[in-house]
Amino acid sequence: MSILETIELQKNFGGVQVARDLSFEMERGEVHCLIGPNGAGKSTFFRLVLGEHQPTAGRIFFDGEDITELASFARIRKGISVKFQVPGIFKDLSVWQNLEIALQHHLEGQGLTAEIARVLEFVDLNAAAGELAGNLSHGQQQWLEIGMAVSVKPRLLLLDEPTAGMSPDETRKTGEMVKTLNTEGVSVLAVEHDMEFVRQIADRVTVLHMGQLFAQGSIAEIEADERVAEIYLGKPDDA
Ligand SMILES: Nc1ncnc2c1ncn2[C@@H]1O[C@H](COP(=O)(O)OP(=O)(O)OP(=O)(O)O)[C@@H](O)[C@H]1O
Repeated sequence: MSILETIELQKNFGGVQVARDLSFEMERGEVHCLIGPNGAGKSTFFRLVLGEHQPTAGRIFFDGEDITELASFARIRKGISVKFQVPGIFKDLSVWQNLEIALQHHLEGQGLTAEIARVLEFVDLNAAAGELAGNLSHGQQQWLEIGMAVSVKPRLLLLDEPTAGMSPDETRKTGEMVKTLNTEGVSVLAVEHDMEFVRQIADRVTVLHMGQLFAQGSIAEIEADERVAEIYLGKPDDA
């Protein structure tokens, strides 16, 4: 059963086709990575799935349900959560308060406190609960936002370059978080440039190129694909 399926998705900005005939499917319980050169349409695809862009044509299904016409907030309520590349945290509030905001419409009282404690433990920010979020390291800020995104217990988590700017150690730790989430039943779709991270987490990989699905397969298949190497892999500018 697929958790996410798009059928012939198309998005035009003015006369420019940014997504074309994008038919994509990922299974429930999968960790799937989306790679491709700059401008391939990866962020646009995320925004289409989230309902931040309306497709020019095509359909989007979440866990078997057609969500193409649903507003963004309704998609989130159904179980899609996102962490964008630039952390959307409140830097003038504490780590605890940030999590409180993420959860305020879902829980209250002791339930809220217990859930914040659980998430803090998960993203290893227990010791920093009272710190202003703006004082955290770059990696910790990314983890806080991952914590905020998963605190609402999504069924599908979208991660847009989650390891951008992280050290190798922070990247590895982020990969472990993704794998733990996955064993807890969260399906994950991540846009990522760091192939080491893709190797660590991905069950399957999709390559986008010029708004189209260019290749799909296991990481081994993708890395062995000469067509993919030509447009993307091994080019230092895009890696
Ligand atoms: N709102 C918009 N209006 C016009 N063109 C847009 C808009 N958003 C994106 N584009 C264009 O769509 C194409 C795909 O952009 P997108 O950001 O989705 O690519 P990407 O694969 O995420 O790239 P990157 O890896 O650099 O983040 C680019 O040519 C971009 O200029």
